[in-house]
Amino acid sequence: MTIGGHGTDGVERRGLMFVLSSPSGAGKTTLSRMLIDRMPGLRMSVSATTRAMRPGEVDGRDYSFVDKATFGAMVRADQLLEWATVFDNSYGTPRAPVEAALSAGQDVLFDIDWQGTQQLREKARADVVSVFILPPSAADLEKRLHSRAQDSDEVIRKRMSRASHEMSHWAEYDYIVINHDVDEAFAEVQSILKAERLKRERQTGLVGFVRGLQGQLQG
Ligand SMILES: Nc1ncnc2c1ncn2[C@@H]1O[C@H](COP(=O)(O)OP(=O)(O)OP(=O)(O)O)[C@@H](O)[C@H]1O
Ligand SMILES: Nc1nc2c(ncn2[C@@H]2O[C@H](COP(=O)(O)O)[C@@H](O)[C@H]2O)c(=O)[nH]1
Repeated sequence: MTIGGHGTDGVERRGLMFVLSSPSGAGKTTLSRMLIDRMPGLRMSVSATTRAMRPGEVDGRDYSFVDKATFGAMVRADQLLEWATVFDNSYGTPRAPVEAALSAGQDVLFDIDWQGTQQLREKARADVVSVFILPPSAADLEKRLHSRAQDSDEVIRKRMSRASHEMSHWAEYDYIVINHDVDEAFAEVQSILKAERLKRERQTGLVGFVRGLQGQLQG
């Protein structure tokens, strides 16, 4: 995996891969949009999927909507960084845009499930920061899936029945955020990203920066 560096306050830094996972409806998409709007230097990874487009979704913005044959060809050509079957559909992360963004010094945000997170971690452990979003209660989760008003009752039933299994992977994540209030959850996720950007080992330009400071002190 190609990881580029870039300056934050003049100091070179390794880009990071910021992953949000949760049971369906807990709020990943909502929090991802807020992060992209409010955090400079962060780019969304747009997944490819064989799932049908929901009302309001835009091809190329929310997902690249592809048929099963195209998805299979992408897997065989090794164009996906990770991929998984979720709720009977295939989902995967196109490799090239992620590598290009990291090389250009951007951080990349992923809204992917636990299977994809495991695969990213195997490929780039040191550069992956993972956050699992929990709903405050099962009733809230169901209410949110209904209030989104984009899936049939049958799809919602299936997603609720998978929620417990999805949640069983919570302990594989670096951070856990309970999404009671969306603004509070956003503030927590934002704090995680800000702190992770400041990790010493990610600030590859620190040696030079500190030497420069020392030079100024001696001069
Ligand atoms: N804290 C919150 N309180 C109330 N409603 C919320 C909260 N966070 C998100 N929602 C709403 O819940 C619904 C589901 O949220 P969202 O689509 O972000 O979930 P998701 O985790 O991305 O789901 P999926 O995995 O199915 O894509 C949306 O209608 C969203 O506006
Ligand atoms: N492993 C991957 N999981 C992905 C990817 N893109 C989305 N997802 C996850 O799928 C479910 C369902 O999403 P929905 O949009 O149909 O509600 C959700 O958990 C997503 O996080 C991906 O590229 N890889």
